[in-house]
Amino acid sequence: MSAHRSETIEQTSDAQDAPPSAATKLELVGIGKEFRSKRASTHALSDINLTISDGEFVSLIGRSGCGKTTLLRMLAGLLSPTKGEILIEGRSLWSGTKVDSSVVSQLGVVFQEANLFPWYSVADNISLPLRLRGDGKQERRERAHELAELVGLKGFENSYPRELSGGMRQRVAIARALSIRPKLLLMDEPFGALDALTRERMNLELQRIALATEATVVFVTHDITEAVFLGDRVVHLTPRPGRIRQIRSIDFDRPRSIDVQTEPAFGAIVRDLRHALDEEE
Ligand SMILES: Nc1ncnc2c1ncn2[C@@H]1O[C@H](COP(=O)(O)OP(=O)(O)OP(=O)(O)O)[C@@H](O)[C@H]1O
Repeated sequence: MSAHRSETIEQTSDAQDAPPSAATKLELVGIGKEFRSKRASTHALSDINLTISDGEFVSLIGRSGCGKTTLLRMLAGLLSPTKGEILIEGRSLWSGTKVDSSVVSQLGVVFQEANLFPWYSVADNISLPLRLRGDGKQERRERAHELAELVGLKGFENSYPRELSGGMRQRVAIARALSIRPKLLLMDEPFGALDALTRERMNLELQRIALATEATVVFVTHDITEAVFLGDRVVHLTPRPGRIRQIRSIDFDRPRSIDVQTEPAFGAIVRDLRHALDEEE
């Protein structure tokens, strides 16, 4: 396991992130978001420009309130941007406040809470998106079993959510998000509610799954170590309004073992990012 290079790109409004080397999966062009109500207006995000390549894993970090969840919700088709454009494989996700549902149906989303249906088995929870789009029973069964194996839940297909640990429930949520073979996997603090050891194991699992499926992932976290461990790049957002402050390339070989976290180069990146976040106090 070795670190070769770690490069920081300081972001200004006209110096954007590096052009992608592989096919572009996702493009955010001049994204801004304002929440307006009768009493107040919050400028949540401003001038977000980011290009993500096919198969890339991008971690989003930043202080509470810097707009991470808002950005993810816009990518997931749940919230429209006030300004700018989101392109997924060149197709515009939003036109005004109208979302292209054919693009949304190809996204996988995982939140902090697994949000499983307690009366459905693991297999039925995993294959629910397939059922909703009308896939046949046999096809759903096969895919659920294949995914249960992928996320390390082989043998638990007939269990119910109440019989699972928090980490296992999150694996079901990840498997469910992967069931449709999404073009893009969006994850908002998926391991935030787990204890430190389970979280570490889930980081390894997620890396394995992302490599196996060649998924493109946008991953929101408060945890800098997790962001650096998982990310090909770490995007640091700064608040009021949320802007990209820096984009850091993380070039440790994959698959990464937890031991990479003890390497001086890894520690140096985490420290730099922590200092940058502390400066915002
Ligand atoms: N529905 C909403 N209406 C009004 N303001 C909102 C709404 N959602 C978010 N905001 C505001 O937008 C800003 C960004 O919020 P957001 O939840 O995206 O931040 P975050 O970085 O995800 O925070 P955290 O790390 O605490 O989850 C905050 O100032 C928040 O108060």
